[in-house]
Amino acid sequence: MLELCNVSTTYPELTLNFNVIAKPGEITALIGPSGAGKSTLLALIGGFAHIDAGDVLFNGSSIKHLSPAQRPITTLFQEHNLFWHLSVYQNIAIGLSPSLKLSVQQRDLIAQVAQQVGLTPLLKRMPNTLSGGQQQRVGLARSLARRRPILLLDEPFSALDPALRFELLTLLRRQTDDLQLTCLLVTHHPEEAARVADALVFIDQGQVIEQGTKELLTAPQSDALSAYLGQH
Ligand SMILES: Nc1ncnc2c1ncn2[C@@H]1O[C@H](COP(=O)(O)OP(=O)(O)OP(=O)(O)O)[C@@H](O)[C@H]1O
Repeated sequence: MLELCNVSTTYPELTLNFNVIAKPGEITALIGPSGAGKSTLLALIGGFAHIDAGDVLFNGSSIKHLSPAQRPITTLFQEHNLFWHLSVYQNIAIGLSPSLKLSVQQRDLIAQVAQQVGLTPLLKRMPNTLSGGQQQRVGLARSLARRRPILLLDEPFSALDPALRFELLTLLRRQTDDLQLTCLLVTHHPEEAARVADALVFIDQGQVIEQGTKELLTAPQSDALSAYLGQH
């Protein structure tokens, strides 16, 4: 279980403070208006933003003094996930071994993950010959192959058309179940949360306003969430 206990940081325009729990085997969707602090929340967990106070616990142990690479975490962004001079296979492999020297087990793992995300026929291709959806598949494959228990996703599929978006989210859903991943998914699409998430965190102005099951989407408790969802 991942716990943010009173994690706070202060920027000139906003003070952010978070208490959040995310469970293994669950996708926790983070929603909220632009500038609310969703990406910063992921950065605080991943070690890319400074924590002024509070703690981040994974299975009861603090991870806040670990470097990003030491944390049990992998992050997938909307862009900048791929190395353009490396093949699809190498782009997945680099998540396991920066030198691209792989053990037999690692090669087997890459073949398995490539199969699961539908990349087997494309492993020799270069990223600039792939569609946007295929490129995001490669980013997802690399994240999954790292076998880190926490997966942070910052709107990774937002630029894709709806059918492809939901195909990749369904893939994510299956992997979350199979590998018991703890997933945090930032999304601007409440319908994505409704389809694939288990839990929901609504953030506004640097604070968690509501946290619970995705049923909050149909029964918001606060005026702020109702207004965000356009239900006023
Ligand atoms: N490194 C930084 N230095 C100063 N201010 C920052 C920094 N990072 C984020 N902020 C500020 O913190 C606030 C929250 O930003 P953040 O990107 O986390 O919001 P968000 O909810 O992810 O927004 P969006 O949905 O538009 O991506 C914004 O006011 C932003 O300007």
